[in-house]
Amino acid sequence: MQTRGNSIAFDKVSRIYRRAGQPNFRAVDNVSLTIAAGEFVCIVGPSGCGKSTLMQICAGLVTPSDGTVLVGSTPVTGPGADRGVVFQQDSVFPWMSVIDNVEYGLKCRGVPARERREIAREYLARVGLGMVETSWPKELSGGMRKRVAIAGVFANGSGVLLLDEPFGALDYVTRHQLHDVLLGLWDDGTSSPRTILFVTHDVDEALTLGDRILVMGSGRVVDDIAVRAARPRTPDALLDRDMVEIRHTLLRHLGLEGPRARAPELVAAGR
Ligand SMILES: Nc1ncnc2c1ncn2[C@@H]1O[C@H](COP(=O)(O)OP(=O)(O)OP(=O)(O)O)[C@@H](O)[C@H]1O
Repeated sequence: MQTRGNSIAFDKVSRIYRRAGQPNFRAVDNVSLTIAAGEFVCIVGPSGCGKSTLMQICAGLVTPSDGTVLVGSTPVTGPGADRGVVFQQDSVFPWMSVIDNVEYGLKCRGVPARERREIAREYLARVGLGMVETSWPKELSGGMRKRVAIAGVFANGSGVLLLDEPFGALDYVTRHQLHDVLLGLWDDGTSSPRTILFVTHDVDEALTLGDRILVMGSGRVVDDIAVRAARPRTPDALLDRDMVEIRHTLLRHLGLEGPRARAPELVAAGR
């Protein structure tokens, strides 16, 4: 199935939460941002800075207090098949077999049984799970369940994929394997890539995956960094001078480098 990515445009988007007895809180604060069709954009930032809220606004799961989001030329007014979502928690239905999970979105859109089975099989094969299509999710490892979820969102043909820390709970090796799976599906050389927004806490994951890394802080986008390194980006590629510089910039934004990250006795001594 050929699916093209869609652009995303956030225009002055805010989300205010009212909390009893406290001032209103701006989880997302006046964000304006354009993401080109087919871009792979990672979002990093400290815990609580608004990353998930921004993603959920784009997914149509949270309504903005102000502003608008366009996917292509269509305003976001709620969830839709044009946007596929995978979160950190298991994004599969435990009561459905693996292949039924992958077919689910297609079934909801009324794709005929034979066609959707063919598409689901294709994507299961592409994520390396062709042999377990009749298994139940509980029979799979966490990494395999993630593959099922990813096969499902790609099979459903969404032009925009919103992935919120999808690999956060996985071990190092599985995470790297899934990077390859995801990048292979994203840019398979047969059609223009889908657009991906990917939230991560892992700076190296952002450097490995993104064309562009957005840094959020206190509800705003505080930096927007292009990553021009060629793909595939092996661990060695991350040692390249430009990549090391970007990593330093990201770590500084996260408060892990600079005065705050130094040992207090060194800071006190002015070193
Ligand atoms: N429904 C809600 N009601 C009140 N406050 C909320 C609600 N949802 C989120 N918030 C607050 O908005 C802020 C941003 O939350 P969000 O989940 O977007 O952050 P995040 O950057 O994704 O954090 P993390 O990296 O820890 O997942 C947090 O301070 C959170 O407590």
